[in-house]
Amino acid sequence: MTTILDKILAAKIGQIEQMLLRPVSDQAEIIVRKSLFDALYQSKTLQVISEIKRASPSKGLIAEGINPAEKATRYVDAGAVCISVLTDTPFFQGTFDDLAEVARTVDIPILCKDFIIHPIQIDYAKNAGAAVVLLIVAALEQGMLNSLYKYAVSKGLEVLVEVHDSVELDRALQLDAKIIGINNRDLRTFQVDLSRTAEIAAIFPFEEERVLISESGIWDSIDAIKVASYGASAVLVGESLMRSGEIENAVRSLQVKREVITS
Ligand SMILES: O=C(O)c1ccccc1NCC(=O)[C@H](O)[C@H](O)COP(=O)(O)O
Repeated sequence: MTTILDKILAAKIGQIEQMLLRPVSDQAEIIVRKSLFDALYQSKTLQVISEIKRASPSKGLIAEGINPAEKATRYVDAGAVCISVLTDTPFFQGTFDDLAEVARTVDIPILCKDFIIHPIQIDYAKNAGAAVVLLIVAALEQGMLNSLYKYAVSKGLEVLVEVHDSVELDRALQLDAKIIGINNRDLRTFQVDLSRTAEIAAIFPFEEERVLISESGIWDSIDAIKVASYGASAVLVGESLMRSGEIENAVRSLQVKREVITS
């Protein structure tokens, strides 16, 4: 069965061919931003990574005609630790221009949330101002995952490595990934279940210097308290914040207390 992830990845091939025709400079001006890992490690509060998400394959159009810079400013005012920007156009209506606009406007780390399968995408992310890139374990075989991880680190970027089950967690740990995201959404079926975070947290090596982020399907403080109790240092939140009329309150309601888990 062809899944949505297969379709997104297939579409990337054409986009990458276009990117390779227009390589970007490595000399982009870099704004020094706080490390995402440092901001999360042993944080006593559940931190919020707020996403700019115009549309998605599971929900269609989420927010029409938004101004990414204005949204990002409101996220920062509410205390977001990082802004995630979806840069995929065909399925999410995002762009690298969205990312660049956000990066010019705020000085917290920006995560390029895309489906990265080639180093040129990392070059584009960095050139647009990203400080963090996403690598999805389910989208990459181990050799490519490893080489993209090393490439991103060599460019001075942090990497959020996304997993969905224990086998993928194992693969992320083989890279020695420090920032590991558990996607509560099954990218093959769209089903969202916060118990994904509970299951993987139960085998997560908290005693090592690593942080766990719970991604997708976070709507309110009840969800936040739940994943904080599993050991998450942060939540990555898209749709619920994009639909909220009260962004500042919505972000703040997720910044719940957490116990620092060390073993
Ligand atoms: O959101 C989707 O429908 C989706 C489908 C297939 C692949 C990825 C998808 N989303 C990307 C994300 O990981 C989310 O935007 C992010 O975790 C925030 O999720 P949410 O808070 O549920 O909007």
